[in-house]
Amino acid sequence: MRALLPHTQATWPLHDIAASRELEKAALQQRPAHQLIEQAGAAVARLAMALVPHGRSAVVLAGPGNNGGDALIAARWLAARGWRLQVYRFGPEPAAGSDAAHALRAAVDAGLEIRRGLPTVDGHPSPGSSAASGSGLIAGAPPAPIDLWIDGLLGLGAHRAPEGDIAAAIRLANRHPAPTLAIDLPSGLHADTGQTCGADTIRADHTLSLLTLKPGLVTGEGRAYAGRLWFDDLGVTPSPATAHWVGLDALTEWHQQHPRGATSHKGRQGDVVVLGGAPGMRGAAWLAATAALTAGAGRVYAALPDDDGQPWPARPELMHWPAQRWRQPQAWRDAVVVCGCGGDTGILPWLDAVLHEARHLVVDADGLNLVADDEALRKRLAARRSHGLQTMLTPHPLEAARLLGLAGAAAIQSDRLAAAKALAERFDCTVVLKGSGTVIASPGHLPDINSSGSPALATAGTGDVLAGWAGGLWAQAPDAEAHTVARTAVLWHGAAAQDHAGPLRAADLIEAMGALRRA
Ligand SMILES: NC(=O)C1=CN([C@@H]2O[C@H](COP(=O)(O)OP(=O)(O)OC[C@H]3O[C@@H](n4cnc5c(N)ncnc54)[C@H](OP(=O)(O)O)[C@@H]3O)[C@@H](O)[C@H]2O)[C@@H](O)CC1
Ligand SMILES: [K+]
Repeated sequence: MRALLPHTQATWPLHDIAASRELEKAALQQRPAHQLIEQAGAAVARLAMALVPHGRSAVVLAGPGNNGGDALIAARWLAARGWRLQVYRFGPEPAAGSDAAHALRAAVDAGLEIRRGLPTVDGHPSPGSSAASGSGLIAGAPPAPIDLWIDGLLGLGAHRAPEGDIAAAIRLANRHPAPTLAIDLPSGLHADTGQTCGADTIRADHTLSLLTLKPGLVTGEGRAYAGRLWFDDLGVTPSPATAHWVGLDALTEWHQQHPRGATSHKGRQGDVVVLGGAPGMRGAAWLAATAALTAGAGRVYAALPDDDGQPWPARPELMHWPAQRWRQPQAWRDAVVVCGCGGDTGILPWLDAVLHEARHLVVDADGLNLVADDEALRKRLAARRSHGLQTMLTPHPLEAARLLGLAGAAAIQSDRLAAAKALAERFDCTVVLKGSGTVIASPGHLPDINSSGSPALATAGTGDVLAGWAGGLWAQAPDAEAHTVARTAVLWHGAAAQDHAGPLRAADLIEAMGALRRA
């Protein structure tokens, strides 16, 4: 069993529902009946004991499927170690011969009292309870305080809004101050999308993902509901992943593969041109350009619409880019162009040329919106790869929706992995779909979900920093795949913010990212 959050050093394979079901099926065929679910329940009990070492009392919520089966087996183990348990079961009787039926039978045989209805909380019948107040494991014993809730209501099979007693039990656990350990998934969270199935979802303090790590735990709303993440593969060799959860090892790999040579000079570190920063939005271009510089690019230019030639505040290293230079593609087609970044419509005159010529192009913010609004530009973008040109798009969900012609961000958030893959296919390029659990998707690649980052990044300008940083890395490694550059930049960006308390100003983020390299 491994603790994965808040920091994961390693990159982990992720398996969606279909792949998890396949793996479970194969593992079940290779093992004696009910062995796998026994292992799963024992793993839950072990974690429960580790989490509350002095705990002696838990409420166990067991749903109708095998997630409930895991919970009943865990309850058996805990009872055998002297825990006082209130065990509640929800839903119909399990099918004869199923793992869930085995777990129920074994729990009853072990003398556990399995109750229906809603739990008694610290001796008081819960509001709306449809059952008489419970006494716990031992009939007649006084109600004990609760040290832990074990959530085995719904797991991989959750596909519709919890209702009735299941929904009420979720609300009860969420309201209660004792911590909750969710089995496999917080009940009500969708394993593939990380979206809630309805209004009631367990807000877990800990989640123990079993057999496979599910993408829904690490993107969308997953991080908000899963709490600290744990993983136990139950000794089963994983099948090929459907995505990866990228850990800090990918950053180490980048540093090893791209050392700054002892004899390096600025001419070898590549050029970046930031096209953006319309009047009133100069700061966005300043942030992107400063990020590219701090990432290590040799020369960084800012191509500002209506450039007034004023020097940059506190950043004399940045150079101005005369507009007429766009007319000479030979002067810039080998640079990385980072396009968007507060450019408003001022970048429009050059956008077509940039899409047509730039060998390495990062498109962010206003660049994305301008492309979304113009069919000719969309076609130009989609054709780039066939001309040997590489592109990285860095949309937030609303920009992604505009690019896909969808009504709003919710249409993207409902399945972030699918949306990122669709965008990557549509425009034949690498897509960085920002948000909690940023998704990196490229044609011919398994998608990656970033593991680093924190709410500290939810401030103005951090997107400009990401685009600029990606450009800066790419300038130094022009042969690297866009996907690898994107994954590295996103990981770096998040890692620098990881332990920051409170909001992180974008300019400070650049400094933190620079410091991370030196660390
Ligand atoms: N077998 C093994 O060895 C291993 C099993 N493992 C464990 O099994 C879990 C998957 O088990 P599972 O497939 O039985 O799915 P699970 O989520 O328990 O429940 C499905 C049931 O819930 C019902 N249901 C769905 N939504 C509902 C709602 N909103 N409100 C009410 N009911 C709802 C649904 O009914 P339906 O909607 O289809 O009518 C169906 O009856 C997995 O997460 C892991 O914990 C692992 O430990 C590895 C080893
Ligand atoms: K659960």
